[in-house]
Amino acid sequence: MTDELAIETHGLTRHYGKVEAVRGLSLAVERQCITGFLGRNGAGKSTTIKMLLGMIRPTAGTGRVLGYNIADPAQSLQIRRRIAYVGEDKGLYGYMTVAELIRFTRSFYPDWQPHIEARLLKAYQLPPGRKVKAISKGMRTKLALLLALARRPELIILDEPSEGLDPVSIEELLQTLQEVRAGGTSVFFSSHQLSEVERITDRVLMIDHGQLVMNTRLGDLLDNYRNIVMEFGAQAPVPTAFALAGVERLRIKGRQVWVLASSNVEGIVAHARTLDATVQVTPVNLRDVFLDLVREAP
Ligand SMILES: Nc1ncnc2c1ncn2[C@@H]1O[C@H](COP(=O)(O)OP(=O)(O)OP(=O)(O)O)[C@@H](O)[C@H]1O
Repeated sequence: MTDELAIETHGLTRHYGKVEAVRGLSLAVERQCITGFLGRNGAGKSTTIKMLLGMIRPTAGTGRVLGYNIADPAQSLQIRRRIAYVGEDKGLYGYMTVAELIRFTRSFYPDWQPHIEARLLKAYQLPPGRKVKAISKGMRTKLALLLALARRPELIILDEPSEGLDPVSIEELLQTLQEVRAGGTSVFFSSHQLSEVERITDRVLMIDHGQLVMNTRLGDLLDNYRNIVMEFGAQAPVPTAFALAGVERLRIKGRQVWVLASSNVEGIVAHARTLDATVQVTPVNLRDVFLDLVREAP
């Protein structure tokens, strides 16, 4: 393993009784990139994040965050010191005012970024004098994001950061994530908002039923993934006829065959033509690929 990577896991697994929440997940998340972590409800995203943070122990497998071993309590403490995390439970001191909590948090971090604090305080319209316990849920999320982003951590992990935010605040968040990435922070965030992910991520990881189903640079996905629809004169050939490199998903219905290809598009098309099919190739977006990879076959 190497600490060149922000996050690295090998065979990471977590069971809750009989539920296999995460199954043999091997990830490599580069530094100074924005990585989107996608999957359906219950796919295992939060469980993975909690294991990375040392909040729960893996049933099997290993992992490192910024080079620190997630299973070692002392190293896990270092992880929590060096990264920022915003999850479902914001863990904010309710009895402090917004301004007090910002001052308090700032005192722990020498690399605090006053310009990010000032910008987000204004953009998020946080009321400095109000007690944290008296601000709305969306505002608590914004405050937690401000505290995380202004610290300028080496890595920031966000579990559905835009959930509950209004559209203006989401814009601010996306802009700030790009800004902190430019400043050298690695960003790893789970989201259901594919349009947001498509706008800012460098790399996309997708999991389904606890297993990795895609790990690619977004640019490569848009450049290389294609839908290939083949139409045959009679009943389409059997699935084994399409066991070719680059075929990620295959569906056959009557005379039609539909393929999601990650590479080797020319080879797949040439093969289809040798079988006398008419072929149509179309580009895909992140939404198409997500639906194709995680939706149960009809
Ligand atoms: N504490 C727990 N006890 C038992 N089962 C759990 C627990 N936490 C999660 N699970 C189960 O593990 C699986 C993965 O859940 P997880 O919360 O990691 O998914 P997720 O991808 O974050 O989902 P969502 O998008 O809905 O937040 C689900 O089947 C869930 O019901």
